[in-house]
Amino acid sequence: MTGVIGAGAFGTALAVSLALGGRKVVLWARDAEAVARMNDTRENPRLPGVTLPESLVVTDDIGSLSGDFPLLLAVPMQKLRDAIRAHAAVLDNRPLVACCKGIELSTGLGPSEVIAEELPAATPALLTGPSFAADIARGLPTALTLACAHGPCAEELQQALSAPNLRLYRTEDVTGAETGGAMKNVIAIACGAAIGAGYGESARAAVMTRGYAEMVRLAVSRGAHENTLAGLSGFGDLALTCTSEQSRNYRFGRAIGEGQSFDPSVTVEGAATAHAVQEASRKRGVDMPITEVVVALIDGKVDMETALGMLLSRPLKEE
Ligand SMILES: NC(=O)c1ccc[n+]([C@@H]2O[C@H](COP(=O)([O-])OP(=O)(O)OC[C@H]3O[C@@H](n4cnc5c(N)ncnc54)[C@H](O)[C@@H]3O)[C@@H](O)[C@H]2O)c1
Ligand SMILES: O=P(O)(O)OC[C@H](O)CO
Repeated sequence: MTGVIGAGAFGTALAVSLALGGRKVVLWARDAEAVARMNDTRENPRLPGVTLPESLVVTDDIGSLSGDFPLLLAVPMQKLRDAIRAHAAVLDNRPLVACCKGIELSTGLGPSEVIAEELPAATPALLTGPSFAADIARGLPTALTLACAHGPCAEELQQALSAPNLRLYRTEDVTGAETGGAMKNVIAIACGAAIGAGYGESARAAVMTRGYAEMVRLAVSRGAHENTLAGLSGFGDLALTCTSEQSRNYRFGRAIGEGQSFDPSVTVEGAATAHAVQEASRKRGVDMPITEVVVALIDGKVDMETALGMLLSRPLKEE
């Protein structure tokens, strides 16, 4: 059995995919009315056009997740700690797989570190990599990274969370996987801004590549293996998020580049994470010029022309 906490787009897509693959899945949401609607219509408005399989149990009863089976935590990064605290009794002492991508603004910690801090007896893991909820829920083929520092548990989770359309690779480098997932959103905002401002595809490729260099520098400074960033959780997700109109982070950046507003109710993980990364990188002395520019743009401190100048006027250096 698998439990999913958070019935947003991603939690629901994973629940659908695992249920269609023949697993017993319970999807928990905090909003009783939303749960009643989903049970009535067998649809989730966050995943339009996707029918929830009859075998998928949707509930607001947290007690139904009691046990020692793995739980997927599919809430936004900045809400992860609240969600863990609210249900600590049910979540403790079992595998907890964070599905969020980001760095906590108040602490500079990644998802597995937040889990470890709140529930030292739990086994933290991470499910990350290039994947749009809508693609997963439609049964399209997707490859993801399952990261867990505890080898045998990583293998068990890899088996338990694979599905016919979900191919999972595993790694014990949780820090690398979570830094890649967090940073790709920041760089996607920069790429969206470049395209929105009309700077062109060559500029986007430059931002992606130099953004990848920032991602690697930050990850290594946090203790990750450089190679991990070349995998699905780093390069793979960067490639998807920086080039697809489906990405909320990319579209948020594009709106900045176009001088347009963006719906504040949409989950844009890279916005808070850019601020968290800026603070962490300054403390560690890691040079992250694209992240600095993204923060300045989000905060309205610079316009696009100034932002471009900040990057192009840097001293010339070896690649
Ligand atoms: N949508 C995607 O394509 C996708 C793909 C991969 C990873 N992710 C990651 O998954 C995470 C969630 O994104 P999403 O797309 O599902 O967002 P979403 O905005 O669709 O849904 C977030 C859900 O979390 C719930 N939630 C918020 N705070 C909560 C709390 N304290 N307790 C319980 N539930 C709470 C909300 O009610 C909502 O249902 C993000 O970190 C995102 O980066 C999303
Ligand atoms: O829509 P985004 O930008 O949150 O991206 C979704 C996934 O993280 C892509 O892998």
